[in-house]
Amino acid sequence: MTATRVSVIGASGRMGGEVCRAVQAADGLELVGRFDVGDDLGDLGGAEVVVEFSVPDASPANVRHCVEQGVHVVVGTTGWSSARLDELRARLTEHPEVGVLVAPNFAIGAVLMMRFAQLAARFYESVEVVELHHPDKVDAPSGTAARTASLIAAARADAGLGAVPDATTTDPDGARGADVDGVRVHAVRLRGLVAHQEVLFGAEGEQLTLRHDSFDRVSFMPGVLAGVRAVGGHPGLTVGLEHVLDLG
Ligand SMILES: NC(=O)C1=CN([C@@H]2O[C@H](COP(=O)(O)OP(=O)(O)OC[C@H]3O[C@@H](n4cnc5c(N)ncnc54)[C@H](OP(=O)(O)O)[C@@H]3O)[C@@H](O)[C@H]2O)C=CC1
Ligand SMILES: O=C(O)C1=N[C@H](C(=O)O)C[C@H](O)C1
Repeated sequence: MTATRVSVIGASGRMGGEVCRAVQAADGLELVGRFDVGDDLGDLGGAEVVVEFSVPDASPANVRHCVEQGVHVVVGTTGWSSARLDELRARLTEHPEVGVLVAPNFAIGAVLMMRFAQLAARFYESVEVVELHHPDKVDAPSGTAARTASLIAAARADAGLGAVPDATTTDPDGARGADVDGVRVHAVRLRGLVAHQEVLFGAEGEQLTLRHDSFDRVSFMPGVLAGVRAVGGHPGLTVGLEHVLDLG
């Protein structure tokens, strides 16, 4: 059986470097290209699948280039707003054979945490999300936290829950965090951390805390490799690793 040819965009970065090592060590995959800022993406090194971990402002153009080359893409970069996703979905209709998987988090535990949060959401009056990351991260809140909050908000709406209770009327410095679809999200940046998140659910007399920790970027690799192996079989746009893991 011939190996699947894989290229990495953002290959000099923290995640891109880890992905290059994981692809080189994986059965049935061959690393054929490493691209970073300023490189001509050209024919993407002859790749069949590209893994894209760059920066939010660059990711849409990189993905567009891959799609126009007819190459499947696994995207881990954050910043994929619904407007950006809609534009990508529309572009993919012109390339119906191409699959793009966009996932805010490739750690299996983080995907499960999001699913558990969705399940728990309807039972609790209060909920807040706290994401904690290394201080070199450029975006806040994290893509994972934003998606978690949106999923919780949708589950609350489906269950007919109203607004989360909060008597705050004075908060000039944003101490209550970001408001993502009505769910408060707090971002911590601390040297020594990698990627962590807590979802706090509260009801009268009880609290449920869901927590996930990525202590090392190797935690993202099984999910990335699963995405690389699956994306060609999922034409069009897929958002979230849960669909590849059969949790969708
Ligand atoms: N989905 C997931 O599971 C995960 C997602 N992420 C996300 O992945 C992204 C990358 O994170 P991380 O690896 O830590 O970041 P890094 O800053 O370490 O890596 C990003 C790399 O992309 C390069 N880059 C900048 N612009 C371009 C461009 N136009 N084309 C190609 N490459 C470019 C950067 O170069 P330079 O430094 O010279 O600018 C850098 O080498 C972030 O959005 C992060 O949130 C991170 C971990 C897990
Ligand atoms: O920048 C990071 O490090 C991470 N980014 C992703 C996010 O914003 O959710 C995934 C993970 O949290 C690590």
